[in-house]
Amino acid sequence: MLLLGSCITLMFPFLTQKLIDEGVNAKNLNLITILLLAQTTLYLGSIFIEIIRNWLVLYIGSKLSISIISDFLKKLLYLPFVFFDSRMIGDFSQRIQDNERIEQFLTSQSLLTFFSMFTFSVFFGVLWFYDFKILLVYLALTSISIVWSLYWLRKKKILDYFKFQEKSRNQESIYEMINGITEIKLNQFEDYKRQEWESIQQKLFAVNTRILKNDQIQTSGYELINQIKNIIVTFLAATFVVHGKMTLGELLSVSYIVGQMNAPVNQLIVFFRSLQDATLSLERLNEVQEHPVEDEKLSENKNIIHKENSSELAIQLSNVSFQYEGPMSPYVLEDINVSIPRGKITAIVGASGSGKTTLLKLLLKFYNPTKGEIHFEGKKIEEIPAINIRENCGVVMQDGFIFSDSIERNIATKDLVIDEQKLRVATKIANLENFIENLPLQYKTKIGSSGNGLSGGQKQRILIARSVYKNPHFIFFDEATSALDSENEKTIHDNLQEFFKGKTVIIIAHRLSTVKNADQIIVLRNGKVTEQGNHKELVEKNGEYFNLVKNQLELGN
Ligand SMILES: Nc1ncnc2c1ncn2[C@@H]1O[C@H](COP(=O)(O)OP(=O)(O)OP(=O)(O)O)[C@@H](O)[C@H]1O
Repeated sequence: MLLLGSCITLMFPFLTQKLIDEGVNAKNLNLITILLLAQTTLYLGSIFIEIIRNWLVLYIGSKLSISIISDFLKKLLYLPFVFFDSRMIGDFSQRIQDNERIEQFLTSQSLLTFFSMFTFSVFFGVLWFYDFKILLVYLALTSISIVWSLYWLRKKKILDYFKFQEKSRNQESIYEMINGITEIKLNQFEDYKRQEWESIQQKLFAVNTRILKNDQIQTSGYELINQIKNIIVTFLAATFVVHGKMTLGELLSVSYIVGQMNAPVNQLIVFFRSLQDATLSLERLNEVQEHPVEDEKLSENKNIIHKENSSELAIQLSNVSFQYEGPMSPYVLEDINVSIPRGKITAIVGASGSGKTTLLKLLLKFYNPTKGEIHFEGKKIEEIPAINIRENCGVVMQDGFIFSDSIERNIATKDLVIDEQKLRVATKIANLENFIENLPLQYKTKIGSSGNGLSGGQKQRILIARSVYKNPHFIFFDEATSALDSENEKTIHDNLQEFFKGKTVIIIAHRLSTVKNADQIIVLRNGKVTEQGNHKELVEKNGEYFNLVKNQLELGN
């Protein structure tokens, strides 16, 4: 197809030459008609080939682009939490858009350049056939124009980096405005946030101005050299005609060829620009691609729970300390020694910021302890792949996420075929039955992203139903019922007691009703365990727990 296309293009200059030299000069109207008809046919042929070529580019391009972005997402979704902690949403979406530059380069640009280079070499041969001197002049000036363009392209590199930063900030700013709309409106933050966005736009404009200046110098210089080249080539060819070394038809043909050869050279410059953009984007993407995925060296072990010979202890933390941001940051947890008994309920209490959620995150392998060891079912946590821990845990986090999907999909998540029986049990335990029955499409009702359109309590109940549906051995609840009214909380609490039987449960809660029946209560203060025991023992101790209960947990309830 490619060859055919180029052969057709190749025939045009010969036809033009014949038309002038043997048709017009020899006053042969028949030949002129035949030649023009031939030209029309060739023209139609080349249109057809162009259509096929575009389809081909689209097809290969789409295939490649899906594969690149899918690979990127696959990698991204397997990266550890630490990677996400330090990055803004805007940065991620900008990186994904970056992906498009690579895709564009690999598909349209490289394919188009390949086609263009083929056309170029064909015309190169044809021009050689006509006149070697003209070819040499053409090549010399073309090389100068390419070197000129490359010089300015290199200067654009650093500007591209600045542009990426500002574009990320721009995305982040928009994302924050939409996500934080409630707080913005409630606290009259509108003008400040808009002005902040405008100031980002000003910086973006400044970078764009510098890029435009750079581009204009490059293109103007390139065009100038190009025009000089055209003039010199025409002058040379005209001189040859005057001296009788070339016919008028050949002159027209040479002009046509030179015109046709300019397009591939332009394409080559676009190719270099696109190559540079793609390389820069690739460097940014490599930060994602080269980051080690979670537990790269561990082989999966689905059965971390050995029911037959399992010991009494499900989880053991020995001298565990943790810092979020390296050696200079404060210890969020310090020297924690805690045993979590199998099949029992452990409650963690403590003031806000005392490290309760962090402790749970360490157990879920979001982070590795800075010091000390955690044993899961007698095995060091470092030796168990995070995925195997998490698939054995039903977790409700404080900031649990509701997906923009149906209620049943939000509860059953990864199960492709939803188990109706399990779904009903989960919604019953989470006291969601009445709510779902009153919805127009019941389980199939769509809920908005992040649970828009749901009350805080409804969101929490869906999150609870999600972990009940999963029915794992470990249950970790972080303030899972904090938004529920007392009636709902009591019903769910009672339902859960049955569900908790035989499971190892860790509950973080502020409400006494949730905590007091736990088999073991751990009191945290400033990242340290200050007390440990059951409700009765700790109240009798009259210490930290007693005070917490008195001040926060509604003693005597
Ligand atoms: N990603 C993070 N990076 C740095 N510091 C963090 C991070 N997450 C939490 N912290 C800090 O760790 C400390 C403990 O936080 P954590 O969320 O574990 O407390 P908590 O006891 O669960 O509090 P609450 O009851 O308010 O949820 C806090 O001082 C908090 O600022």
